[in-house]
Amino acid sequence: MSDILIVDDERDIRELISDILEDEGFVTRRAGNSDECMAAINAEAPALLILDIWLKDSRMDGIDILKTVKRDNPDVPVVIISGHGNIEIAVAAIKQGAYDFIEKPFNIDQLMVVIRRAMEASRLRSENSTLKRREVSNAEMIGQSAAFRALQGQLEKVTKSNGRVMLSGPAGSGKEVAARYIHANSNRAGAPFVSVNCASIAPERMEEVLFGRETAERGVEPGLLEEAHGGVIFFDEVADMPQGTQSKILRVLVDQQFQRVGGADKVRVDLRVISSTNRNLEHEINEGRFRQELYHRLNVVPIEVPSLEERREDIPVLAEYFIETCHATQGLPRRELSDEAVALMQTLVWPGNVRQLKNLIERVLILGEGTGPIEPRELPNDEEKTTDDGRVVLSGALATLPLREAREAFEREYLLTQINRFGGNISRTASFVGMERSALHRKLKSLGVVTSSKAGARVARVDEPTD
Ligand SMILES: Nc1ncnc2c1ncn2[C@@H]1O[C@H](COP(=O)(O)OP(=O)(O)OP(=O)(O)O)[C@@H](O)[C@H]1O
Repeated sequence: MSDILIVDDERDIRELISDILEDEGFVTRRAGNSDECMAAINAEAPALLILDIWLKDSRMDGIDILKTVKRDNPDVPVVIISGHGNIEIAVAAIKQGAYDFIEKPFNIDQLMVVIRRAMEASRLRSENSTLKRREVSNAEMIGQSAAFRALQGQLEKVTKSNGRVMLSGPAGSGKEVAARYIHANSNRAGAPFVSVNCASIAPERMEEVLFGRETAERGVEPGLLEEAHGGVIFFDEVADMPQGTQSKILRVLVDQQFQRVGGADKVRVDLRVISSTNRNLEHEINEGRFRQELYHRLNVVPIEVPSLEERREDIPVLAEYFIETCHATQGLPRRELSDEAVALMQTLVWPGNVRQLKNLIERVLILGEGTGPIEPRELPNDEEKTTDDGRVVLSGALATLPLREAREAFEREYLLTQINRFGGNISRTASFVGMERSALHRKLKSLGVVTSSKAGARVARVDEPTD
């Protein structure tokens, strides 16, 4: 497994990427639809998968393929190609374990940077995989912000009861961690915690997986409900449970018993049920996709898990915690965080929440520069500059300056960009930025911005102080 599989329904793009990569010395394979892609992976897992999210004339789209790959070949890194500005796709892809994504249209340099990193991470990952296998999901829940403490308070209240809990919150915010925390602090702590990812189990296999089966050849094969006996069953992404299974689970909750697929006997289990969702279940009910009765049964105690942006204060402690765990489980360097790096992380947008922060720290430690403190240049400060509601995100450099200096630094960069955008034409720049020409000149002078001719074009630059 040393080649790169490129999956795109547009032949030109497939060939372009493949040509670039082959020029760089990589071996590639190509697939134009999901069937070709799955056949190629089943023949031999590639070292890296480059996957277009929209695949015409395919039975599975990119996200479905990603889920399957992450289930069956979790060590294969997947780089997603998405349409321009599609933040939802990025969220879904990160959530499903994609290594990174590139937006169309992309340039060769961007593509190569992402691919080199992914290949390097993949190599280190497989070297570390023996160590990683020993990593157990734990119930350690880190944080100290007010939002976090409020969550912890709510979780504490339900630990000693048997009440069904519904954890809602965005992808990667820590719903499973919260469920494990409840379990670890409850009187079922010694019994199993069984997690069912309702989104990644194929609908046609869901019942067998949950209820088990009985066949003449193989006898009784218990399902996850039986495995969780005495402990907790955690329905992760419960909104993705197929409708047929929803009805059967409802029956189990009402009757407290079920039958294995192909079996005649009734099986009784003692379970606490915790569920999670990142979708609005009431909306799913109104759309006819989720059964109301099941919702009422599962949603006895609703608890909301805040997004990472609602608890930005926790970013430093979480980042430090992930540095520690990466060190302990993978032997990665135990680096400190510079104040500027912390400030930058606190200003970034985190659509993938704590999971995204964890992945970022891991990536920085794998690819990082030496053993000194982590600096802002190692962090993705060019990505995601605006939030969903259109607010502009500050760069770390600005966030660490006093207001006066930050304003000057901003004005200088802003005006430089505008002047160069208008080919050095001050009148057009002035009219765009909404200033008088003479006022703009004065402003530029005070900021030390000068314009000059370079290779026949007018460009703006910051004048070097001459002292
Ligand atoms: N408070 C926390 N302290 C430490 N680690 C955390 C915390 N919250 C989340 N994590 C880590 O972030 C990652 C994502 O968390 P988790 O799987 O619990 O999120 P989730 O909300 O269940 O995500 P999804 O909706 O995608 O299933 C995990 O690796 C988890 O260990």
